[in-house]
Amino acid sequence: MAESRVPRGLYALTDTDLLPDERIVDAVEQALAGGAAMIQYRDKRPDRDLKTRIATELRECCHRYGRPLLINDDPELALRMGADGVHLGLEDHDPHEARAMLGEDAIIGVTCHQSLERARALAGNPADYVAFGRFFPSQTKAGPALADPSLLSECHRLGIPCVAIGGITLDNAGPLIRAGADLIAVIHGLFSAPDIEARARALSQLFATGADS
Ligand SMILES: Cc1ncc(COP(=O)(O)OP(=O)(O)O)c(N)n1
Ligand SMILES: Cc1nc(C(=O)O)sc1CCOP(=O)(O)O
Ligand SMILES: [Mg+2]
Repeated sequence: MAESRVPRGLYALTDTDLLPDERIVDAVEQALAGGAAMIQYRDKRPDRDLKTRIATELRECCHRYGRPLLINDDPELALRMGADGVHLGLEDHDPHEARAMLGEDAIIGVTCHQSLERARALAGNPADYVAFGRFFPSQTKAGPALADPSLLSECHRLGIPCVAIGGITLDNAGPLIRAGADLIAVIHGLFSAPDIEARARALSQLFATGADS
């Protein structure tokens, strides 16, 4: 596989219920200190100015650690505050349009749920990574867990980084990494921890140890 601008490891997604505005930057900094490879700012609220301010602070924090910050759903916000990319689901902006807006250097990730066909159609152009899920019931986003780890091994043949998401914890992440996940995207299993830095370190370590433990 050609060198990717998408790192391997823990992909930490923020959440407005778990992380109030006054805590979010500190919590993300703890995740980065523990080794998080990439951060996604996920905020469904409509307040544009507030989100621009928070996203700008997160970008500065991520860049101090040399890690990319992606914005969920909103390429305009990503463009406005100079994020490293966006994550787009099926109901979001067209990823080809996002590529045209953000340029070749941006990281564009797409949700594929259980669809290898969608992953094949978008891999490489315009998507830099494809995300499958949910693998387990999620406390953050309700819905059936329909994704099977075999998707991750199949995805490897596409030559593009693949992300696993949905209900991932320290206890259940190992088989997903062994099946081929390049990143595990985690909200509750990370940001509900009493010590976020230690949890990020333990989740990141799974990639180094081959997820045997
Ligand atoms: C890495 C990653 N994978 C999947 C999603 C989900 O995107 P989407 O289906 O658009 O749902 P929302 O997150 O917008 O509620 C994601 N955000 N990140
Ligand atoms: C944002 C999101 N997307 C999903 C999908 O299946 O596409 S699952 C999910 C929530 C992930 O949070 P947690 O780690 O707390 O389960
Ligand atoms: Mg979305």
